[in-house]
Amino acid sequence: MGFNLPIYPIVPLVLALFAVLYVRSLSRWRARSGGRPFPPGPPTLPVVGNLLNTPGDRAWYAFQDLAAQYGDIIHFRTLGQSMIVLGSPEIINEYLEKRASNTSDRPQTPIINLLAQDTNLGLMPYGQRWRRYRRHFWQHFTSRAVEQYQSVTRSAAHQFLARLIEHPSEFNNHIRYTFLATVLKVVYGIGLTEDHDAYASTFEVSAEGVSQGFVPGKYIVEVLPFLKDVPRWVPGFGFQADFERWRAAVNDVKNVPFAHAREAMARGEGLDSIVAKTLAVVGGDDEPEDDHEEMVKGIGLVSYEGKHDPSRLFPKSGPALNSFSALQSFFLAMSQHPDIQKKAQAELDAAVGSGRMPEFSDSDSLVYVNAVIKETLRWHTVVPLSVAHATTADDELHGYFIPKGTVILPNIWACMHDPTVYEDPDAFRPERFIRDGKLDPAVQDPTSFVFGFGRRICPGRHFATASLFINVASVLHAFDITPALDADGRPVAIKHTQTPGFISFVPFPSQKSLDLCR
Ligand code: HEM
Repeated sequence: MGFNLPIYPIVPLVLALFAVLYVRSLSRWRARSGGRPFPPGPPTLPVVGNLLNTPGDRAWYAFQDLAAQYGDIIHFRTLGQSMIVLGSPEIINEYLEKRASNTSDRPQTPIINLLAQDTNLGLMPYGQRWRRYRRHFWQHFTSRAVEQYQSVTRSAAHQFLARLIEHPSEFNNHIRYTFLATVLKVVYGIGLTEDHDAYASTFEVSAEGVSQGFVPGKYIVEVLPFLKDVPRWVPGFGFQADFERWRAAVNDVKNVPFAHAREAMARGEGLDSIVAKTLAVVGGDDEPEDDHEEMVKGIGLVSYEGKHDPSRLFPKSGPALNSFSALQSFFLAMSQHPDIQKKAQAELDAAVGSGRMPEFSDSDSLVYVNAVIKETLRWHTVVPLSVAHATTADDELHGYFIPKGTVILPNIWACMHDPTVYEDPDAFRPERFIRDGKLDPAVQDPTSFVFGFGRRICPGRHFATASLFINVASVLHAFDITPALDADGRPVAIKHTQTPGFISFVPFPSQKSLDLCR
């Protein structure tokens, strides 16, 4: 027997039900937000919100333009997820530094586990576990601790020079190699002269996973996590094979150098590596036993593979690559400014002389070289939107409602290119940091921005700046950097731009673009 109920009485009932649900959710939202609006931002569409008008590639430029219209807190809401972009030093300082207790979380996605990145402290949610990992990591990278690595960093810089002499046009590869080798030595005790190619290629695959896996919207499991266990033979789930490959590489990155360090320790070698020192101290009362080894591996992983921003599209990431990008932009700036190079070299000649290479202890007398490094970090902003933070609770900022879980992006690039702070910001001009022959403390220091903010500030910053100093000073002391000449004998012109992505590089053309002379 069939039911032939007329449909028309149901329609008003359904409509009434929707109306009740709508009014209820509205009043709940009002209670939650205290009636405060979201911060201003571009217009939204029903349901999808800002899905179609959120800036994508190189978003830091568009965010700076939008700030002129909406102010220094811009709000985007996409499919129910809020994101704010902070556009000035004042608001960044207020929210990420002073109110860090609520703004130190990281956005979470199921992809983190699919890529075996759950022991990466750069991705961890704010909380006890992150605190423990960060504490162990930080004790090896304080400004004091980093002094112990000076001889390794210096030797790696000298090897870098030797490679540059041998194959000057491959400077991009040499830069990558020098940072990777330094980190492998400091973290795992793996020798600078050992063959690092196997590590480099595993690292490349794991970094590929990070770069592909976190592209927003690329994988359905990001929004429907329960699909993560569907096998790869199910139509539409072939991508699981990629995740398996990336996971395997990440696990190799965690396990292979770790095993190498362990074997060396068993022979009584490499006892001053970070892995050896951390293994010796883990195991405090608050630390779950089974997590010790994983934590040490995680500390190794983050040292050379690094962190990323799950909410953004980005290329291969990692601390070694942050430093790589900074040194790459130094080479470009020098090739474009022979006058600046000459000035820095004159300072090196006076302070160091021709009989030896620069030492860390020369730093105080190398004011101009230090200004070149500050200008390099400002001019080419390596991580233009930092790594996204997130709020852990509903909040209020300047009268606006900021819901729990809001993604926060500080526009570091905009702060470093604000013409009211740095006159002619696109010009490379180290002099802006110097007054009366000294570094001028009144000028906003890029190192207070480019390493991020608050409780999540880059714990590798002292290590990174020390490596940059010794590499920049050594290269300037040994070489003249000039643009390469094309087939017609004209200098190859390279315009300074920033590649899209989480870490932004200098897009050097594939042909030989620089020359180094001694
Ligand atoms: C020029 C070089 C570098 C730059 C520009 C840089 C920049 C950054 C930035 C912007 C952040 C995000 C901070 C935030 O969330 O507010 C960060 C986080 C981090 N960096 Fe660096 N970094 C560099 C080198 C390094 C090095 C050499 C290491 C390791 C030895 C390192 C390890 C980390 C770690 C572990 C985090 C995550 C911290 C956390 O989430 O608690 N970085 N870095």
